[in-house]
Amino acid sequence: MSQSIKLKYVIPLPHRIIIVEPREQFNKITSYIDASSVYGSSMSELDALRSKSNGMLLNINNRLPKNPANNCILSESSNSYCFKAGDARVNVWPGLVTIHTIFMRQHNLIAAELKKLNSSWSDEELFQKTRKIVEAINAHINYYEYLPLVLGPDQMSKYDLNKEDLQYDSSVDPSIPNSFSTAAFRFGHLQIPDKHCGQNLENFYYRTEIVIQEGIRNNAQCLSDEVGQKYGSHPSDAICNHLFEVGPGASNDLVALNIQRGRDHGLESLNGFRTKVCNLSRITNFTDPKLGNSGEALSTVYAHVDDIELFPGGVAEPSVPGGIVGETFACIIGKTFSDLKKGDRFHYERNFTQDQLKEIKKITLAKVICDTTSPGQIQPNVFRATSSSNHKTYCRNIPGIDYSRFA
Ligand code: HEM
Repeated sequence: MSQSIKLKYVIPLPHRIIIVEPREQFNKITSYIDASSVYGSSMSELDALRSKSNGMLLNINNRLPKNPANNCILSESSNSYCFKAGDARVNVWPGLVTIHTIFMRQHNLIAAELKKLNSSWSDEELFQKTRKIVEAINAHINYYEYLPLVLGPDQMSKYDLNKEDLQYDSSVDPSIPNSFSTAAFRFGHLQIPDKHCGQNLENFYYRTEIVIQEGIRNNAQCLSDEVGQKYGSHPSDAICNHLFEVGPGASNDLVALNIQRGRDHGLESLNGFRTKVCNLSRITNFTDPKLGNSGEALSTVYAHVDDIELFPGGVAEPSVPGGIVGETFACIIGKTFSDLKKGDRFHYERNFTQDQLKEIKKITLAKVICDTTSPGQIQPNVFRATSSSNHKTYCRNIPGIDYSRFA
């Protein structure tokens, strides 16, 4: 599904008629918030991740299993390897390896708990029940911890995102709009910091051996202590000048890729989305405060405000109250997550008993990090917007799930 505008041209040629439509892109992964990053998006991916014993996922000493399709940068002397997870991007940088590992471990911890409570359950029963809980944990963190920080309270209510008792609506299309994946949800690129664990981020791309050397626990601590780049400031050097660098000057620029991908996928302009999709007013000139402080810079590259493209224009908009993104991205992201909730028959809030749901709703990302890295010690400080916000929580103070409710 795309929100790029569909036009159909019929071009008569002397001997034939060619119908030309704008290209549409396929999504290679499931659109649902279903932890496909843990389980993959196809049966064959899932098969390659399951241990087929006691409901567990494959692992090597609690690390992710080896990926035979090797796309990592590995030094010959090390015994490191490329990891396999539900999403092919797992090896891009240690943050992803860490989160993927944490969720694989979370699955295995829950499967072990359920096995203790139900020794007669088969591998299949244990696996499916565990998967359902992990999917719910994943969705709960997304909807109740992460999204409110991105969208702020007004947009959360505007799109029914904090309503727990929404009914399934079969008329809602839960697929991902092009505007979401190709522009709006890439807002996160502007939050990528220059450093990870005190070192330049570019030193880490595809270098899984660093994660193996430093350990998941250390990486998890770095991730939870780090503060993202302030949204609205210049994107970090690590993604503009050193992305996937293979030699001096031989690197990518993620912001340029985002803009180019928008053209490649035929996205409407910023004003097009504001007026035709989001019911927002049209930006009429480059001094409009809706372009934040970027109007002048945008006027040097665009002849007219209607030419401003969705990604560069969207990130220029000032943040919505209490959120991170501007109003156009808030509209696209809010609507997409709302559709994903309403249009998913298996959305977790409709698929557990009230008692079970109460248990799921205790979970936080901090708790998942605690249980899968170093119980009782680490101080997860996740989802901080600025260095001044202080939400330090000790693992021992975070309540856990009572799995007997699921047995
Ligand atoms: C170190 C961190 C990250 C790196 C190196 C990275 C890199 C990339 C790259 C290379 C692409 C493909 C660009 C293209 O060719 O069109 C991409 C796509 C994307 N990124 Fe990131 N990214 C990072 C973090 C993030 C974050 C934090 C978010 C959102 C919160 C995000 C959201 C997306 C989205 C939605 C896409 C499009 C996926 C698709 O539909 O194909 N990324 N990223």
